[in-house]
Amino acid sequence: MEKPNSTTLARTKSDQLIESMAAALKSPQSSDHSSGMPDSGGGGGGSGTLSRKSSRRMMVAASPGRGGGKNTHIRKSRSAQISQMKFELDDLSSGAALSRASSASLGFSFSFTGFTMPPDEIADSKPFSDDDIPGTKTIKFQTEPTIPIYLKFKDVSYKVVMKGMTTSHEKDILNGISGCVNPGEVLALMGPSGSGKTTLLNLLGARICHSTISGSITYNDQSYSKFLKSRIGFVTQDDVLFPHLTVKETLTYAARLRLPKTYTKEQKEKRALDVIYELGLERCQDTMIGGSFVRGVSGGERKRVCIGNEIIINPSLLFLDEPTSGLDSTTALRIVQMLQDIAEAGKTVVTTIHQPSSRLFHKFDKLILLGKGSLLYFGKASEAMNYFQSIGCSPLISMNPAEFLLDLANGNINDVSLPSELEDRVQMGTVESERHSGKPSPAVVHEYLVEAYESRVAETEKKKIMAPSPLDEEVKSKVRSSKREWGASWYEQFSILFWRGIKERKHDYFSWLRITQVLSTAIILGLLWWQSDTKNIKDLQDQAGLLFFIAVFWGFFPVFTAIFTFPQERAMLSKERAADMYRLSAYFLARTTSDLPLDLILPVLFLLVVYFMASLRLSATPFVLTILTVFLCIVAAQGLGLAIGATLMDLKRATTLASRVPIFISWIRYMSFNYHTYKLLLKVQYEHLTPVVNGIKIDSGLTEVAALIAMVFGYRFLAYLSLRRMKLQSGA
Ligand SMILES: Nc1ncnc2c1ncn2[C@@H]1O[C@H](COP(=O)(O)OP(=O)(O)OP(=O)(O)O)[C@@H](O)[C@H]1O
Repeated sequence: MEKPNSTTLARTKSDQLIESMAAALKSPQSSDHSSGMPDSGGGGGGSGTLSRKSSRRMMVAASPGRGGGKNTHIRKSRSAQISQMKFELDDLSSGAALSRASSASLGFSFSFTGFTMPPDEIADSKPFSDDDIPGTKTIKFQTEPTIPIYLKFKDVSYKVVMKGMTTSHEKDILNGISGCVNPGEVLALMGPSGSGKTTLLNLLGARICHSTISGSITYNDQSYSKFLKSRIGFVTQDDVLFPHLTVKETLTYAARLRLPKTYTKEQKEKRALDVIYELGLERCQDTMIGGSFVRGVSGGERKRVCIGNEIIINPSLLFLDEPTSGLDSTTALRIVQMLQDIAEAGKTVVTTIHQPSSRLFHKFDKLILLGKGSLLYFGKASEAMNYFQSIGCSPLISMNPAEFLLDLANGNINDVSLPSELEDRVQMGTVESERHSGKPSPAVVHEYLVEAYESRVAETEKKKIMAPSPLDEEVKSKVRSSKREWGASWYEQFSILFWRGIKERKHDYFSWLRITQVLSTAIILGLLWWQSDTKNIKDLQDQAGLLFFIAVFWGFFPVFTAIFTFPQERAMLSKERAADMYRLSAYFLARTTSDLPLDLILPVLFLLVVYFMASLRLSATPFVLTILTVFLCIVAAQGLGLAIGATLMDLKRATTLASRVPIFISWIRYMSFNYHTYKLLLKVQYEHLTPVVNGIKIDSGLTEVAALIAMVFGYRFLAYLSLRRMKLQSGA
């Protein structure tokens, strides 16, 4: 890239980290590496004067008032480098980095102390409260050394196949995007809506694995491995949270599942409290998250919970998709400030951002500007304006830089000077221009910007990206490892997911709608068969009709609910599995068993009403056997619903199919649980009266029980296989 005055450029934070480490430790290996760092792409080589942030940090470290006098306080840059060189995975819990850093703007002072604030103190301190005035509060972040990650991507392209009714064609989403971001830096992805920011973020975070992706994406010069799953935090654009859990429950479950096994349960819970404090969520910690049907925390608080869910693991690499959208400018500023702090603790941060204010814009270290899936700029955010000026595009009026860049990326050149090259082409009539204004059309402007970047900057940047990361082989080989590290044992995962499931869904099960539906059906049946008897064959046949209805009702009802189980949790499952929070088998078993206790309460209520109103066989054994038969039917029916849901994994298709399930099941009646349940109910009620009812022979019942048990496990196994298939398809 052409950079005016390149020798005096402020260096990137990662360079400062490396150099300060080299100075602190006087490590020849470290200084060798730092000198090999690329400039804007891979970091700034050369020995320019210390940047504002770096010098300020040194002042902070030296200031006794800010802890500089304590031996235990190590500067963050030093801790980041120590972790880089001597990273020990098992030390995560013990190596609290004590460091201090000062923010570059707003006069914020941030303290990285690694200690945990007692819960009673938490209530009194509100560092992130919506009522706070920026610049007046101290935010504390708990941070330990993590493996530093240099993220590089070169010529990344991505296409999707668009299938029409008869034909299909390929659509280019991203075209040859290159860039890099180092530990200690925040990279912002900017561009108009639909320019490919989210797609690029998903590719970088390995959330999309597809054969139509080309180019290379490396982490410490290594390709993606399973090891990274638990080192990456990914905040999605849509808030994927359970609506009925409180803020505290959400973060506690995340901590218990995601933090390494070296943490005790109490330490994990404490960590959740720390994050609540750090994000200023203490006032709403006992409020439900909420969703479409339940009122919960505010949008900004929800976003902070999503961020908390990810920073709780102290990730090396943090991706965020529009973390500030929908938030007021002060809250947005605080969130970006927080990202800067996270980066300053040696983490690598990549975020998409829609239209940042100029205050926000200046907080980013690097910037990628996308337009229609192509790269219009990659480099230091502070140099973006200079670059566009150098290619002849500068604002004619004073403007927020982000607004100017987005206008350009959209091809809107009102209030922007026209490059002479483009003006000549318009005058010569070689390019399309807008009839009324005589200015080049947006498509022409876009083409010009892409060409300018390609011809003037791209190659130089790519060379810088290709330079090896300044890390020793030991650290690099960690990333190569395909060993997964679970935060909890299989049993713990199962137990946490089981209780989380119960907490989340108890509201659904005890909804008045469901209870009324079941009880009103029971009462109507009870009235229709009021005190029925079995004195003659006609009465017996009539009562058998009630048993048939019970078998069908409890055969269909659970299918309808179970069919939505997995499609409803698809987003959560993908997100949590991509972060290696738990094994699929633990989730599957917890999810399918946590519904059971609640599922079995309603049929007991139902049978209590119907059984005695209709006066079925009145003694303890038949009553208990009837309940057990209905239970078996329900569990088998749920299995079918789960299998269908897991196969579709799509709410819309599941809804369509749910409306057709009754027809489908009635076709295979003789193979289905309804028929077997009916036969078992006949056996329980009439075995002592007659060997044949309504043409059905009442035999031992063992075949029916065996068939139902086979269905319970068979359908569930099918559901599990379908979920695994989904996991493979998404690449999670
Ligand atoms: N799987 C897909 N199938 C079809 N089109 C897709 C697919 N994924 C992305 N696209 C298209 O690619 C383009 C870029 O999408 P992307 O979501 O990355 O944009 P964005 O810059 O993040 O937009 P926004 O700021 O509105 O979120 C859009 O036009 C989108 O419709």
